[in-house]
Amino acid sequence: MELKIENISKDFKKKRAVSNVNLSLNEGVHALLGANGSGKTTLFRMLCGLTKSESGGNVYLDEINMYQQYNSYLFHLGYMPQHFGFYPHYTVEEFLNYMGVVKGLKKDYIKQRINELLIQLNLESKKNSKMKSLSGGMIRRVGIAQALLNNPKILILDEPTAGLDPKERINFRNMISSLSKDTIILLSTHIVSDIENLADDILVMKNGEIIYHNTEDNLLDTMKEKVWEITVTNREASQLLQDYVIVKTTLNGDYVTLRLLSDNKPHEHASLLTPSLDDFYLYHFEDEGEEHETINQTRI
Ligand SMILES: Nc1ncnc2c1ncn2[C@@H]1O[C@H](COP(=O)(O)OP(=O)(O)OP(=O)(O)O)[C@@H](O)[C@H]1O
Repeated sequence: MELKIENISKDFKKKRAVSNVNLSLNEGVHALLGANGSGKTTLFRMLCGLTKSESGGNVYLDEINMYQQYNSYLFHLGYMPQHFGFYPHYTVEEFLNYMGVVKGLKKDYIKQRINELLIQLNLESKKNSKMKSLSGGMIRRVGIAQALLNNPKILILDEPTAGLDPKERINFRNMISSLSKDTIILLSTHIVSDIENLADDILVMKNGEIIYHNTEDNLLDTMKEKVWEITVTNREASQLLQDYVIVKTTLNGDYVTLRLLSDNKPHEHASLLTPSLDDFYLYHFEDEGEEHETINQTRI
């Protein structure tokens, strides 16, 4: 299977939200990383036919042209929007049933599929709970379930891990891994660690453009000899904080251990560390770091 995206773009007034995107994606997990406003949601909406491309262009699932054979394309698509609407008074089962009907699925199939998905997403005990009574993480899981109702060939998940607790994150990883063998999965996230060792390839979006598309190992290779650790006094640390991108600080009494990014050895006692995706992200998006969840937690 191939999802082929040919030269699609979207402008909002003077703002270019998606710029000439060309991609070819096969079965597997494709993670889309980017700061707030980089164009991820707009690109996903375009791949769902909800936002039109202004540069012409095309989207194909194998031989199906999304623009010309939209219903056939939709038949193979599962989408979880970043903020999905639901009727608060519906129970989880009623909501999923409603979504199945909207997708044009058969009654018996919907029933069987809902039961499978409630087990898979650990929502069985919430089957008869009203949507309005669910936590943010549970609502996310219902959102993933509705996207999977039609057993899609393309699964698009916009920020699927937002609001999930650590256990739910592990379940999510396992579920995505098991689906990835025969599904083209595109997911966006701000939480870089959620895609580590999960995504087959990583797409990095900045100002509407895909600026990197590569495997995690190849992206990390570009960070070799750029990630350093050093333990210094508080006073020296203050200076280094001004001069370098700091990924993490750990206090040890009168000393501070810094994980920092630099093209050159920043200090005679600095030693090299193995790069992580967080390092890669910060190196390229340092100016947009305030919007990056993991970094906010570790920076001082
Ligand atoms: N309906 C709209 N009208 C005007 N501008 C829009 C609209 N939707 C998106 N934009 C703009 O397009 C750009 C890309 O937005 P988009 O929501 O696609 O980014 P994003 O990467 O998904 O961000 P986030 O991570 O915050 O969801 C932003 O500058 C945004 O303000």
